[in-house]
Amino acid sequence: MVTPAIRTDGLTRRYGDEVAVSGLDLHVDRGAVYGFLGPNGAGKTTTIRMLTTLLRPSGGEAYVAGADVTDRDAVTPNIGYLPEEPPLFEELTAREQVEYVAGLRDLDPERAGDRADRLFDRFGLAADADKRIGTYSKGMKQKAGLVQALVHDPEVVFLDEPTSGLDPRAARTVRETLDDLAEDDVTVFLSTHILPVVDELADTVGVLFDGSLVAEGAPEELTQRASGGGTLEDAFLAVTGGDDAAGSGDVDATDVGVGSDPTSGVDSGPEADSGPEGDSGSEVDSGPEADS
Ligand SMILES: Nc1ncnc2c1ncn2[C@@H]1O[C@H](COP(=O)(O)OP(=O)(O)OP(=O)(O)O)[C@@H](O)[C@H]1O
Repeated sequence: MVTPAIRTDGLTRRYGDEVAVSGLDLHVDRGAVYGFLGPNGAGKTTTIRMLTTLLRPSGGEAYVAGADVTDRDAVTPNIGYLPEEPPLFEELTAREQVEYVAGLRDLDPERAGDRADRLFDRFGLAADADKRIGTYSKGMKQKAGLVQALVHDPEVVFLDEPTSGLDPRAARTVRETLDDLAEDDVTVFLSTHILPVVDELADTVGVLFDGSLVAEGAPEELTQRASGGGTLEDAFLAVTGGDDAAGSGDVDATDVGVGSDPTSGVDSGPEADSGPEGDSGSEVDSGPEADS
């Protein structure tokens, strides 16, 4: 059996008494684009931070590219992560930044340099790659962050709002790149509020609400089941409690849910209480990808 790119089993994260992610069961095939949706505060970033080893789960299990997320050294060589705010040193040029990250990852400098050049070209950043990041626009920083996330040719990439701040042409380049990555069997885990991007790219969409997965399926399946053929936005609103924009076939969230009771499993993790945030040992060492 082929190992899935991402598998979680009852993955749970608490911040003190608050359950941010609750008994999450995910299965993402290799080479798939998984669109991870949910309203503000649903637990998307918390999930991604657990999957990228930056935050220790309070309960349950998670494996990324076959490695346990509690084993940071086994996971990080195989993943790339573009957080909402890419961790970049403003005083470096994009090329220096990528060289720095390639060095931390122990990559062969020449190969990493070639790959970075191709990525700079691809994202239209080649002419500015030797300018200081401090002079970049938000979109240029986003592109530099993407190059940094992809320079080691990862098996699984996690992207939090990758097209935010990009002009339409750059956003299209990013969408095309994600498509190309999936063609190359790279798995893309994409969190965004821009639903047309998910609709266009994702093979599977998962909708997180209040820490639980309340719907999952192909975009067209979700829209069909939730809104009788409306838009993904209609489906999203239907399963996350909004009803004003849901289409004529508006249905209860359970009709498109992942189980008979999508809010069950509030406490499925083995740990009773992970303690308050900031507890020593609660946060995993953030390493080069977390903060600049
Ligand atoms: N460091 C923290 N300490 C305490 N609570 C936190 C912390 N980080 C997140 N939370 C809480 O966990 C819940 C999930 O937050 P998270 O950032 O994962 O949501 P999100 O789906 O990524 O939201 P958004 O779409 O707004 O980025 C929220 O209630 C948030 O307040």
